[in-house]
Amino acid sequence: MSRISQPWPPVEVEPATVHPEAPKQGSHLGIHFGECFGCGDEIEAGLHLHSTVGEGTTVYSKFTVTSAHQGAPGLAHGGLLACAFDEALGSTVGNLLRRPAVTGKLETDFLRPVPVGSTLYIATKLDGIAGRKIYVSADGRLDAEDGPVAVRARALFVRVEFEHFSTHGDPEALQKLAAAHEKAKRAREWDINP
Ligand SMILES: CCCCC/C=C\C/C=C\C/C=C\C/C=C\CCCC(=O)SCCNC(=O)CCNC(=O)[C@H](O)C(C)(C)COP(=O)(O)OP(=O)(O)OC[C@H]1O[C@@H](n2cnc3c(N)ncnc32)[C@H](O)[C@@H]1OP(=O)(O)O
Repeated sequence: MSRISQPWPPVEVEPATVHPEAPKQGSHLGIHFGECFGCGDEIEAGLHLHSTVGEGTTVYSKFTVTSAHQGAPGLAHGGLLACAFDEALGSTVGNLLRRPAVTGKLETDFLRPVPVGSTLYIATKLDGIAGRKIYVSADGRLDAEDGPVAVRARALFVRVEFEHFSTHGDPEALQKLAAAHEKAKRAREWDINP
């Protein structure tokens, strides 16, 4: 059985266009929410994934597997690896397109075991857009940007309105988050234009 069973993207797409206000190539992408398991700094056992904008529609992320991420002794849990890709792919979509979107479908191929202590280098790119559907994929390489590919992922994100989060999530936490982002934005503008 072939590992890749479907053509990708599975439908006709338009090329993804990076939002004019998206962070530029070389920018480090901040934490979008301190309690996010993928990137947050308030979750000790979290993945603490860090991302940087690459060329075109590419984002580079990395995270180091700790003993909190084990499935088999000494090896990363596959679900945790899928989480890392959800984060890397979602961060690419959110930051480059600057429109809210959620994961509709996430597919992973686990090609090599990922030991505790190793660092996964994830290169993500936007593959195209069809209406509200955003197709995005990534390769995760072991211990170096040009290391062997250990995990591959492909995902469909679906664009949503902000109400998706206030209706289904925690509106109070959302307001706090929006206020913190606004404060950080004002501080950045002050730095740039004193
Ligand atoms: C100033 C602006 C700033 C904007 C933001 C800027 C910056 C943000 C920055 C950074 C963000 C950073 C990081 C994000 C990091 C991590 C991300 C983690 C993401 C997640 O972890 S998020 C949690 C898991 N996620 C969910 O919790 C979703 C639950 N789910 C739903 O909420 C609904 O299910 C929904 C909304 C997906 C769709 O529902 P819906 O009713 O709105 O739309 P509908 O069903 O019509 O789907 C529309 C079209 O997508 C197709 N479609 C849908 N699902 C499909 C599937 N599975 N397979 C194949 N096709 C599918 C349909 O077939 C149709 O296609 P078509 O249009 O061709 O008919």
